[in-house]
Amino acid sequence: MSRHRNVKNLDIEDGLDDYDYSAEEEEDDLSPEDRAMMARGVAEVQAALGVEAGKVTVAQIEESLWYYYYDVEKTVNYLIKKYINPPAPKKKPPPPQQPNGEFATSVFAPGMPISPQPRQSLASLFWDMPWGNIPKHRETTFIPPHVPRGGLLGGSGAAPKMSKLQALAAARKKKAEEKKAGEKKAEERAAADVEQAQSKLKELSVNETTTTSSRGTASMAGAFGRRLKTAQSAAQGRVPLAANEPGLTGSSIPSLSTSATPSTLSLSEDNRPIDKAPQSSFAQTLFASPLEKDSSRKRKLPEYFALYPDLPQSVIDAFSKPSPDDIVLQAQAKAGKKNAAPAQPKKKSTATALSTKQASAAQVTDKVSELKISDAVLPKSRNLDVPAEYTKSQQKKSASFVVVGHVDSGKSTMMGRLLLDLKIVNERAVDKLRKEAEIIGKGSFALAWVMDSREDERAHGVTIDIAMNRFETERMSFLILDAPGHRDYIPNMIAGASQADFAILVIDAKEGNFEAGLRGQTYEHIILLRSMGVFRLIVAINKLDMVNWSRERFEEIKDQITGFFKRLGFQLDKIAFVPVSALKGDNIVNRSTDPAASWYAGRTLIQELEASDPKPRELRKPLRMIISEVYSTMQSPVTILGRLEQGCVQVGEKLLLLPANQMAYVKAINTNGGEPVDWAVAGQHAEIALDGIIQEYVSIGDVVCDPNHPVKVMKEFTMKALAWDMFWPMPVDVHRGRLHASGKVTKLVAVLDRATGAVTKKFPQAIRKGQVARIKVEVQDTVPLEAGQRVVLRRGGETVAAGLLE
Ligand SMILES: Nc1nc2c(ncn2[C@@H]2O[C@H](COP(=O)(O)OP(=O)(O)OP(=O)(O)O)[C@@H](O)[C@H]2O)c(=O)[nH]1
Repeated sequence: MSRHRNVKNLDIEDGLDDYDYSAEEEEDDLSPEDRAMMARGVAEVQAALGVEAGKVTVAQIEESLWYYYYDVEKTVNYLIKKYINPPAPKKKPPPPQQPNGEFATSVFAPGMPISPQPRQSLASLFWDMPWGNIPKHRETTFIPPHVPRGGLLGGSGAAPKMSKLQALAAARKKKAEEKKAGEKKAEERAAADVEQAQSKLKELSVNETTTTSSRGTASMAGAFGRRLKTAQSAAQGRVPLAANEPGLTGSSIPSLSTSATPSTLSLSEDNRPIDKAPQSSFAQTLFASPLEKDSSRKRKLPEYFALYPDLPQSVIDAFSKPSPDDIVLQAQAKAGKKNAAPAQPKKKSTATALSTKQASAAQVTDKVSELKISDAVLPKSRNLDVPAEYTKSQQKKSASFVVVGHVDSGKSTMMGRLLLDLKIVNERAVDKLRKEAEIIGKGSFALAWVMDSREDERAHGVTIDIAMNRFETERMSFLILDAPGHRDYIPNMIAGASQADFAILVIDAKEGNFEAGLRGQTYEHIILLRSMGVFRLIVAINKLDMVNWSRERFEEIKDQITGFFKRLGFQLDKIAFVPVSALKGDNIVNRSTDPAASWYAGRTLIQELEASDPKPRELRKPLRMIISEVYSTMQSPVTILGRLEQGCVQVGEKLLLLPANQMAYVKAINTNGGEPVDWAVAGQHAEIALDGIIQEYVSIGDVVCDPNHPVKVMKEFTMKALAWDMFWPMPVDVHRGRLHASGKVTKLVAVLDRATGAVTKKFPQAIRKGQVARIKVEVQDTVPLEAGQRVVLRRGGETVAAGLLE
């Protein structure tokens, strides 16, 4: 039962010399408090089961109570399902019969007699092969693997969930599309112009130099048609042309307006179309192996690929001679007609004419080689002094907070209520969720579903991943990071806490639930918050409606938790307690109107949030951002989302991504839920569309930094760790925000004095719970880490230690 062990006594300062290992092992037994809870729980469960209680043993009841953290209701439901009214076992289907009437048996069936059947055909020859004849009841059921969602974190098998930022980006896109529809009429007029222009294209003349018998010029001629098509498509709004593409700018683009006449549609040598196109990212992926790519912007590979590299000879030949139009024009010129083609150079002799032609062709070829359609145009960095811009902009104070607490304490419900009462979501939307929740018997989770949007979260009634949402008050703008309470998802809680300025700790005040929470994730979350450097806490003592707004209960919980905060070194003036009912909406945004709650005259939850200062922003330091999501957007197939831990970022800037050690450029930045901006600063969550990098190089947990001040990528580091449990050199999981890496504690350097940091014992054999130690940790793959960062070490789903990198 060690799974419930937590740091209960952090004052243990003794060395390990006199440490009794066997005593530590025996901690697995129940504490007197647990025993009392267990006895009470067993009695309650037996009472609830009534006459059916005889069908389950006390041991079964105890085991279930332990599993459900003394939740009697859940335990009773489980016992009924498991032992009292178990679902009828599925009938085994009879083994399939062979055509001759004998039953088929798998070759793996124990004691299977070898069939004496005569082998008539190939089918019958293989009839008893394990892959051909497995009885239905022995077939494996394929359960599709969990698919990470395209939303903020983690995954569901359902359609990718949109993050708030993505959703707003989608809304913007929709708006743009509507605008586009309004322009449809103008496009139709343009299309009519194009048709008119097309009908006159036959009258176009092609300069004689294009008739040179070379593959290059043939391609050029072919591209000419294509180029007009491109221009036409562009006029129809189908193919966007970059304004500064060489050969496509200004006068070089044949005008297709109503005023255009065929005679204006001639091309000068300088802007003749070419048979080349910029490398698409698809082409880059196909033709450039990741290793071939330089980390700088210089490409080792040719920048362009021929559109039609293998033109058949017939196509080349078709353009190797003067076109019929040219022949007519030349004849007209000879006849001295008015509309003759431009005068040709005088024929001196056949040889001279040929050499002139060749020279001309060579000239054209040279010019063509100079021409290129540039790569996707990157916005240039305006080299802004972003910190100064930020100060000038006088933006609203923004802060992010993580919502933590034991499973089912009401975290998501509270955030749903907050958004509803602030009118960020409307009553109708919540009613709709309520109806949907009622269908699966989870009507009470309607408000929680405002935050928990994943299918699996809704089906199980638990938060699995961090859910983000944004709201603003008159004074501040906030980002909610709703963390899961279940112990299995602690790494997601760590990720949430690493991005937060402060936290709301939700505690279930119901009798028994607070106590269960203490043994569960309430303590663990508090210690994790402390380890992650989150010191400002708002403790929301929830579900007070279930204890009739008992002031005594509120004070009892407050006292117990305060004692714990003191021991952990929290500053008590940074901690606030608010009695609330998330379900009813009491003291969240609106003050409770319940007469039983009149004893509380302090701040509501929203008032406490507004009274919370974000952590100081280090804007002048080099950029550091941890990627919490990677996805594709309209702006870039490699779009990242994360919180800027320090420094700033601006459009056009070059960034370094680690550990891939790849450069990328900032194509666009969105903050505040999808608003396009020129820059973002520390403390903000930004969505950055990248250019010059492929998605394979980018992962959740990677670090984005200033290439001039890169983060070190390391395999071994030293840290000062507070032991949550006894540990020694052993394998651990290293958590740093979103970054998870396998590693091991390689060396215990020293035990340190908790107050002064002085060495009290060198090279101990193990570090006891509550001790602070300097240790060395090695990770399997190199990870970007630097001094001062906070790291959590876990093993087997338990937090072992946490501390600071030295
Ligand atoms: N009576 C009452 N029930 C509440 C209150 N707040 C939440 N609940 C109920 O508690 C249950 C759990 O609520 P959730 O919001 O899902 O809890 P959670 O802490 O987000 O759960 P996880 O994220 O899975 O840890 C739901 O049935 C809620 O309706 C409250 O103030 N009063």
